[in-house]
Amino acid sequence: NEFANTVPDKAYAASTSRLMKLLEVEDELAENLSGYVEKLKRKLSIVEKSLCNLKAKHIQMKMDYETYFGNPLNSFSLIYRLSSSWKMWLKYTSESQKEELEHIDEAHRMRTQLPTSSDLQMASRGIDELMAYYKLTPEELGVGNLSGYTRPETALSSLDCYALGEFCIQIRKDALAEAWFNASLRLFKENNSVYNVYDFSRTTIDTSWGALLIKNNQYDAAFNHFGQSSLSNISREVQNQFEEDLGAKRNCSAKFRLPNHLHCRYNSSTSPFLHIAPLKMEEISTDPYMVVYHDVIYENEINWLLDNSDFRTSLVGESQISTLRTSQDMPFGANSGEVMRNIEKRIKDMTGLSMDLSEDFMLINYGIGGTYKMHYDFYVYSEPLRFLRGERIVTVLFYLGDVELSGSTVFPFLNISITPKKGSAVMWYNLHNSGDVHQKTQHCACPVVVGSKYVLTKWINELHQTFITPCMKDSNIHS
Ligand SMILES: O=C(O)CCC(=O)C(=O)O
Ligand SMILES: [Fe+2]
Repeated sequence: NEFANTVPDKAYAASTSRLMKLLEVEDELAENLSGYVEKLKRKLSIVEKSLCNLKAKHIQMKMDYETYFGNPLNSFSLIYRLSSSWKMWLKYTSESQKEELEHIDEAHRMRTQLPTSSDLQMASRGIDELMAYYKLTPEELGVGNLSGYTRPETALSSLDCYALGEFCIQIRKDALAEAWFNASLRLFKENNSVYNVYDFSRTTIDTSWGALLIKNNQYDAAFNHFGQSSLSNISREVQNQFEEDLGAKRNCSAKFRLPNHLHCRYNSSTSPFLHIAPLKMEEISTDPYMVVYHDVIYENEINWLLDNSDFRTSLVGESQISTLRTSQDMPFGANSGEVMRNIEKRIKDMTGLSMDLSEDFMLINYGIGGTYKMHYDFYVYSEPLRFLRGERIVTVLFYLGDVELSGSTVFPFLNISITPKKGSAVMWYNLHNSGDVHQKTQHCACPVVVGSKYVLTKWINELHQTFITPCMKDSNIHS
């Protein structure tokens, strides 16, 4: 492999006698660190004492400040404190800092004696050889068990196991890498407080592990490692693979069966109007809640929308053509005519939600090969609209026509694929009841193979729903 010919700088891992040298180096480092600790401790006790003094004076002062300042010695003391002693105090802090920094500088100087990354490669390779020869597993090594010779005090740490996992990825032993990450995660759960000073957390392990699973096309397993942290921690390259493979390639041609415990019925309850004109409704998921309505937008409405449209290419910012969406769109306000008002009223009936503060309708038209790649409908956290209107709680997506081939809307984490059917609409919740974003709502519009696809979307925002939506305590549950 690519490391086989690299000669480690210090060759610390090459023999045990070289390792003795390293022990001396670590001794020196420890001594330096304990000097640093002593200085910090002394400083801490001085700072604490001064603060205590200051607070005591203030209590005395506030109890009866007239009497206090009636005494000229007290007045003098206050003036002196703030004019002269405060300056001395500042001088002390910066001088003591200089002394502390000497220890840090010394630690930096000692870096030349430390093992380098090629030493680490060599040591990792040593462990790997050992495992191969004696059939040892990460679980065994993790607890300090070398072929039955067990020394708990030599158990590896979570960070050690993680590093060995990363090494295994480099030497293309993916299954072994997973076993190391597994051991790392278990050890991390047992004892994570020691990692506060390092840039190492559960997310570090999950990110590497998840990226490895994506590389091996194990998308569902990978998803377990991302959860709330989304995919933003992994490299763009791996994210692209994930999105393309999972969304466009795998799921756009997959035929999902709808779960059979769900059912079709007439919705006559979300609003009083539905008692006399119920809507045909097909439940397709309960978590997140998702239903398809049939015959819910009418021929004349569809014609009006298409007659009044003036499509623009979807842009990012001012001028950049989006690569996320290859479509054209046009916004429609609810006040742009009777048709829009009627549709909005119907959405109120379908969802039971308030349309105050919701964004405009968006009419979208895809051409051949037109897609909307994997995305969430909820905002990115910094989105200013989120503060204005609240998060996008519900999406309603009307299909204004059939598409001859493909062009379905796919939710890979729910195994749901919806084929556009003229007059139908799909509605789903983007948030958990707690208000947290629901990661399983990630979806895409598959490329249109033959035909053209028209959809009308309405994103309903959270802010004015306070007295409408149920308030349930399920935060931290992200199934
Ligand atoms: O066109 C589709 O099938 C999906 C559209 C969509 O996801 C969106 O507009 O947010
Ligand atoms: Fe969407």
